[in-house]
Amino acid sequence: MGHSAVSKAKIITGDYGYVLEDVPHFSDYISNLPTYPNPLQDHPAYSVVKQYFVDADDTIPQKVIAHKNGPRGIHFRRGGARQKVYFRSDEVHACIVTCGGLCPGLNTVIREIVCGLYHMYGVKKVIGIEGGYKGFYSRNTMLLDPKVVNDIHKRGGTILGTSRGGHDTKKIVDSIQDRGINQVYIIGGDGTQKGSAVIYEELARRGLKVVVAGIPKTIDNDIPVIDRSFGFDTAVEEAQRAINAAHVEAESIENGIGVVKLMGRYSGFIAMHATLGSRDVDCCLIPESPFYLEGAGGLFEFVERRLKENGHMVIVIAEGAGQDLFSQSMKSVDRDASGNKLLQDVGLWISQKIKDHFAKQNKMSINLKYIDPTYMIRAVPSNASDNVYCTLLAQSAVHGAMAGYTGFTVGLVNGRHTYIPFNRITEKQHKVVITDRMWARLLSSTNQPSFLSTKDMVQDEKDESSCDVVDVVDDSVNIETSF
Ligand SMILES: Nc1ncnc2c1ncn2[C@@H]1O[C@H](COP(=O)(O)OP(=O)(O)O)[C@@H](O)[C@H]1O
Ligand SMILES: O=P(O)(O)OC[C@H]1O[C@](O)(COP(=O)(O)O)[C@@H](O)[C@@H]1O
Ligand SMILES: [Mg+2]
Repeated sequence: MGHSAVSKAKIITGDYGYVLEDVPHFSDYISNLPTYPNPLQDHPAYSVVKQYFVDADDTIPQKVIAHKNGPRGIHFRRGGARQKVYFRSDEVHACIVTCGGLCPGLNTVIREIVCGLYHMYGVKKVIGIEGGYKGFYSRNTMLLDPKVVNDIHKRGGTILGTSRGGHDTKKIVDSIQDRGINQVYIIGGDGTQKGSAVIYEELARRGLKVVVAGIPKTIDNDIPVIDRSFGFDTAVEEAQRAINAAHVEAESIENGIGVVKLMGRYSGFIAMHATLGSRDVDCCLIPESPFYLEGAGGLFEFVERRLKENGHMVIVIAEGAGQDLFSQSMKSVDRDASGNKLLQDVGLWISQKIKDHFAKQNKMSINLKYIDPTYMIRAVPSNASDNVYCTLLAQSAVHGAMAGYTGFTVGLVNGRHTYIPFNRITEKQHKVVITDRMWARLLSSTNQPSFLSTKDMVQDEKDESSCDVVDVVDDSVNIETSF
């Protein structure tokens, strides 16, 4: 298989509009590789499970809502252990790297990859690459075994360290080849998975039997296709503490306003879910929903009304919201080492605007408290439910790697573990669809203005149907489509 075939999407079609967006496998570009029985068949815990191994033909539909005469649609390969593996246990030399921003659960994923390799497959050679992608060629490695990782899931952050920028494909692939690594586990967000895709392509171009397996990480939940990203649940829970504090402060003083800024560069999922989870929030502002301050239907009018009604209010604002309102005057946009736009502090800005508005009006004096918990919601260890989720993602990655799949990201799709090709994860950003049910639930729970005219909504629908940047789904976090 040549280079062009390696980078081409692997699409398999079947009857009634069935489409499998498959992931690459060693056998696509290396012939006559030996296979071995999966050691799990003799494992005291797993050998008793009826049908533990996943059927080679099992696939998972991307959309579970079906219509009588509709096509069967897109499917992904089901994750899980296979009957045959492409590595002997003593042949595996695995490495793990974490890249991009922090997220609760990184250490749990690291722990469970190490323990999965050791305990399920008898693999003894696992190393950690320190400091993200650039660590491949500029840092020493760290030996990882079940003892070293035993209690790391109780700590926030990543024991391996992380970084932005520094992705040099040639240097990274040279380092993998020189060290004799044959399984590369890469934990990171959209940027990281773009990097993983080019690493996979270069390894395959060199004809190397090296797995590249991605574990998607994002606090913002902005990765498409998957039900939700690990750590999101924990972050939303942690955000409640800031919202509670804002609410306590606001309701304890006359015309109290609590403003909380939460993470969410391009997607407002954290703000939306934290708002829905709290019920103390009067207004939630996210990047996907443009808003305005002055005049009828504007934010100031709503704040005034809510203060008159309740005597206090809480505003949650995602960091990427309203950027267009106050960055118009800025000539250039600063970017971080990975090329992500550096945002202005919208929380401070909006707090000042509200204060100025009421000072100018001289009708009502307000007491505004601004709470900015930013890094606190992502630097915490993952909660119990995220720990279980991280464990299953890590094990799914290990099973896929042992089975010879490569160039894939693991992910939960409609509650099932799947292997998803990198291009599906990186081609779009998952965003809150403001004309969808979940945002409607939020608007009805806060009773805030939608800031949209009917004309805007029609335009919005048109934009969504023609837009290839936004991942338009049935509901705003896939896992809740059954509501
Ligand atoms: N288009 C790209 N191609 C290759 N590597 C990339 C690309 N975008 C980002 N990266 C690398 O991925 C890593 C993490 O990216 P970043 O955007 O900071 O975080 P995240 O993966 O969480 O989105 C960085 O080391 C960066 O250099
Ligand atoms: O860690 P930094 O560079 O300060 O970046 C902060 C950004 O990281 C995020 O947590 C998401 O980053 P990732 O894309 O790396 O997951 C954003 O919500 C936030 O804007
Ligand atoms: Mg990112």
